[in-house]
Amino acid sequence: MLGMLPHRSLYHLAKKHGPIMSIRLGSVPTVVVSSPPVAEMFLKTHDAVFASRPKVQVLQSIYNGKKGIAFTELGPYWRSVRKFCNQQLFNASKIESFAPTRKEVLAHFIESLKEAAVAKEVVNISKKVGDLNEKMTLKMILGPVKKYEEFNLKELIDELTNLAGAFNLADFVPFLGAFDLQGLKARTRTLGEKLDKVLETIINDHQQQKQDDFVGMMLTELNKQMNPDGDIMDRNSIKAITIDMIVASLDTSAATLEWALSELIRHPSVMLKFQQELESVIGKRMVEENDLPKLEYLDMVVRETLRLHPVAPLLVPRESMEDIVIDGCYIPKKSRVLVNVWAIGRDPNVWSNNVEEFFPERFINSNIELHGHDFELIPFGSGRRVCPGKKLGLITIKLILAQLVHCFDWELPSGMSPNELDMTENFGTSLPRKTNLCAKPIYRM
Ligand code: HEM
Repeated sequence: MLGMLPHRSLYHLAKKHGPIMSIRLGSVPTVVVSSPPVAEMFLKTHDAVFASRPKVQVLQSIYNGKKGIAFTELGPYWRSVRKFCNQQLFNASKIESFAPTRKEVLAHFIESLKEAAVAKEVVNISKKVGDLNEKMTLKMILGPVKKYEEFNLKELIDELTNLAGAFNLADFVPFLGAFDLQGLKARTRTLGEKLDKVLETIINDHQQQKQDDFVGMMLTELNKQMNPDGDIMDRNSIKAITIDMIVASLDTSAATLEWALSELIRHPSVMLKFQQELESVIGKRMVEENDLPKLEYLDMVVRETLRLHPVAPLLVPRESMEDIVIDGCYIPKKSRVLVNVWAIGRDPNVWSNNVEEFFPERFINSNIELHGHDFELIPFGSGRRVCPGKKLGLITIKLILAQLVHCFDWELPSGMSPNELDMTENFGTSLPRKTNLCAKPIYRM
């Protein structure tokens, strides 16, 4: 009913029915939120009521009773895991400690693009940037990634995101679960076994040789009690948190990067202005992470990209924990809540009439930031469940984007003009481009 691009269908419905809509998906009452003030009511004023997550059948059987962070219901276990992740994994010094790794991986990447430039090759940017982001992120989560190549971890994660992104009838009409009409159960079982095997290997390796990546940090807490409720950080928790981190980090940053570069290629004057900023702030050397705070136009380009192309267009679904009335609308306990940030980014009351235009200058003298406090722009969500990887994600995106634009001009293949570039979206667990972005790099340093 909602089609292949539900965020767009819901956006059109909200224009007709308003910023709080109540719909029924199967037997699940669902509320769709589509304006900044209403989002603030759900994610700030009544955040405690809406900060849980619904159960997703596929993930439940993959995790087999294990609990991670992203899809876990609100409660003492989630609170303890979230606190641990914020303090130990996402703190500024931990993120900073992986800067040399990011620099090294990026330098190799730029060298490979230089070779492509010499050979005048067209490069599949979507794929290349996805691989680069994967290398950077997995090194931080798992350590020596090469060692795990034989397990095809990326393929397994892709299968997981396909399964989790599929519209599973059993999530909306629970009694149909027993019939497995879509054949998801069998695929889920096989995938669960494969993932378990690779995670066992990773944990065993880390137990034999201490490492300071995410898995290593979690293992320092192995079998310790996390809270007075008796929750333990056991082997299964470590596996589930590791999977959540990988799923949450890979496609999100990669999709943001391909959209940003697509928009820059489609808007040569923005590209030029960005390159001029890089030349005047950095000059003829590589971009370093400590340059990023000085690059104001880059910051506007990233905010504008995430306004038009939020990679989680309906956030991650929330579930209400009690009956509540908001703005005259009765919302029963266990309703599903979808916040349409894609629609919010196109609200003409906030963004004026040129909402569809890629125009980073709209952020000059604007105090609308990405922190999750300005409800006009919440691609990382807000409140208790706000994305804990926001800082890491933004560093990765800005560093890669700045380097790609500083070192190269980009030409579309076969004489295609910028306005012919296909910008169709592909809705799943994230919102990447439907077709890969391909272009020819021309070295300019
Ligand atoms: C462009 C990059 C990213 C975007 C746009 C993004 C967006 C989001 C969004 C919208 C949510 C749900 C927020 C809500 O319900 O209010 C979320 C949750 C989450 N993100 Fe991100 N994310 C990004 C990168 C990352 C990275 C790099 C990591 C980790 C390495 C990460 C880890 C997580 C986790 C663990 C959660 C679940 C939090 C919870 O439920 O408590 N994300 N993210």
